[in-house]
Amino acid sequence: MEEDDTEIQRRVLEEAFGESSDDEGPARSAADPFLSKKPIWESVNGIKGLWLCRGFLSIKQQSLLLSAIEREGWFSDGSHNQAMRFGDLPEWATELTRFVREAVCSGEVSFEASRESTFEDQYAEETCPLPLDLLWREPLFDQLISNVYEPGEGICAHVDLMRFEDGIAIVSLESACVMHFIQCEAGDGHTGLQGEETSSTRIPILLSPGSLILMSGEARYLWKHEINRRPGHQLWEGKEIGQQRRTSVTLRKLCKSPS
Ligand SMILES: O=C(O)CCC(=O)C(=O)O
Ligand SMILES: [Fe+2]
Repeated sequence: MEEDDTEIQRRVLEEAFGESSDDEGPARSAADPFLSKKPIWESVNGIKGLWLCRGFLSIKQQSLLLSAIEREGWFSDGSHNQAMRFGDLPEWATELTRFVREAVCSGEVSFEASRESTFEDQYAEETCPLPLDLLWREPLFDQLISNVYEPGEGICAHVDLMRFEDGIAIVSLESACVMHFIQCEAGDGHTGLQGEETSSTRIPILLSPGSLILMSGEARYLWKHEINRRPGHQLWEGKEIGQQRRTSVTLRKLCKSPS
């Protein structure tokens, strides 16, 4: 008997991220992605379009993803700490993309405790971690960057280049870190505002291993993001987070060229 599509998809997911696991973590079972626990999406107070899914990948899925990255050999000689792919992504990245879409579709939204969820909220566009026109574009992502950071290394405050469309995903692996979101100020070239006074609000987000953040709209265009892993800067709840190696996978979509 021929395998049906569901069976083939199940096997591909299993190969990419492992079978339904008995390990901890709220991530969905790869073997039966639609019947397992729901991913929880947290909105970030004050930053429209920024969503965090802490338990996106289970521990087992994280280690399978790290092995897939390692098998690419991008970082094996130690001389590179960043790899980029455009167009046809490796199969594991295509599966990761599918996981992102699935997590958005099947996830549950949780607003910060300090924010009362109103009746209007239930129907507002902001209740979806990714606007539907972005969620259903094809492909969802066609560019990936994997970054490897040794202790002390991070990334300067930036807004991702305008050559990338709206809707950016970052998956974190290995060491946890704090990413700061810094509101763009008038005149720094990112807001399009001129001469208006804006305060440079900084909001820290803890990126734990296996977490996923999605940035769209204001979070993508009107806030910079930064990881400063120099001593004294990785503070969370008053304590400094011990830094080890951190790996991340950023997924984006290139804008169509004008031609
Ligand atoms: O490594 C990360 O978590 C962030 C990477 C990033 O912001 C970028 O490559 O533009
Ligand atoms: Fe970035």
